[in-house]
Amino acid sequence: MTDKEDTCSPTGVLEDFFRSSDSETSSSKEPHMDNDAHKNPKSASRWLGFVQLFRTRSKKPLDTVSSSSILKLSRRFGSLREIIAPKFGLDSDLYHTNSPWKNFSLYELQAATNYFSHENLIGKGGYAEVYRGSLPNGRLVAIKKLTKGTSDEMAADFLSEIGIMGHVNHPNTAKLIGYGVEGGMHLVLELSPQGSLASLLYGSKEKLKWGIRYKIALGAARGLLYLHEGCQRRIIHRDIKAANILLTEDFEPQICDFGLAKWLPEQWTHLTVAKFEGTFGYLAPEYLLHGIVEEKTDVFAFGVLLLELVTGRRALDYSQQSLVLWAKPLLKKNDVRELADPSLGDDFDSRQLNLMLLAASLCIQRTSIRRPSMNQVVELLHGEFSCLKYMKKSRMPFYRKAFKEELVNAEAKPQARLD
Ligand SMILES: Nc1ncnc2c1ncn2[C@@H]1O[C@H](COP(=O)(O)OP(=O)(O)OP(=O)(O)O)[C@@H](O)[C@H]1O
Repeated sequence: MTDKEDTCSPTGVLEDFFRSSDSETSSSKEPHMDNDAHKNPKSASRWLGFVQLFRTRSKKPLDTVSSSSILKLSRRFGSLREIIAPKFGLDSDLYHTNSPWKNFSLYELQAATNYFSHENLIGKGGYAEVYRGSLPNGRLVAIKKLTKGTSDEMAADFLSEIGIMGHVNHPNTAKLIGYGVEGGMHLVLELSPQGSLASLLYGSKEKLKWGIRYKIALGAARGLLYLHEGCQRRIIHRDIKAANILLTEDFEPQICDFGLAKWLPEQWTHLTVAKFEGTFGYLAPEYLLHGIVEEKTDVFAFGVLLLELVTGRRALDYSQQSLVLWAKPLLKKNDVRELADPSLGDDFDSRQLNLMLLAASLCIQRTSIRRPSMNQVVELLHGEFSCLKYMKKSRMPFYRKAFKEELVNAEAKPQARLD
């Protein structure tokens, strides 16, 4: 299937959902449904109108999609939270807990960031600038201001991030606080005080300690497992990388940047996208060659992330050398000495490091069906070998040696699970 109908982007799914919701409401055959759209049938078509207008406007050049026109739309159709959150109706926690998405005025955003001053610029991605901010109540926030891309890309990014971040709720995913549409499109997120994993791995003099690297690997794996299996819809992130792993004060990782994320309908095996997006160095072969998107494309990228954590090397270095290509022969030989980040010295837990290398080797396999699911990755990182049969197929003699005892025990268990 292709994404022509766009039923896999949050925007597309929202439209689809509201369209069907509109007809359900008008037929009024389902009195038991109790979300707000049914109490207020107008809200669904209002939001549909919002999305349509947003899209129509966003086809014009960027300067004509002025934030004031978006602001007008937002005023006309109501606050995003009031419309989206009840309409999503998918995550009851989100709806019932007080996680309001505040609609920030430009003045409030300027006041929080000292007029988006350079000193407050804490990150720059391909599409956005991110500023540290402080709200009047003292709460620290990160304000992501969309700056680049065509107007279509900006609108898609904005809606995708709002749609997905408002829907996910897990300790290992970034938290949305609000948004602002005056003077540009802004997302207001909880601040991750330690910045991104990329900034710590590559931009800091102080080397990341082993225990923290392992903690990040486990937490990021849990976050990704949640996106794949723990939400009401399967979410494929599509841009897992060190720059998109934020760290809380105590180095708990949080997956961020849902601008490219897709929802995958339950019955679909995969989605084929025509437009190439993502980050070189993390792209699975089937995505590069055929545009295939599914959980295993994220698993591949996660394998690269594990290699970055172990080796301290970038997914693509300055000479464009691929970490995967560099690491593969060393992984085959289980050359731990060569693979481990030299800055760690002997200061690492070799069992944990071997587990991370084993998981990485499985994740970066060329053939997607050979890669483990994120559930299996989490198990492996914990040192559980219940997916032993799967590993046996992967012909990994050196790891079989490294984990001989565990493998013998796991083999004795009849309930070993397969992918
Ligand atoms: N909540 C946050 N707290 C602290 N820093 C953040 C936060 N959100 C983003 N950043 C910083 O800003 C950088 C860019 O953010 P983000 O990846 O969301 O932007 P982007 O333009 O969408 O990136 P990409 O090029 O990957 O699409 C991050 O790598 C991180 O360093």
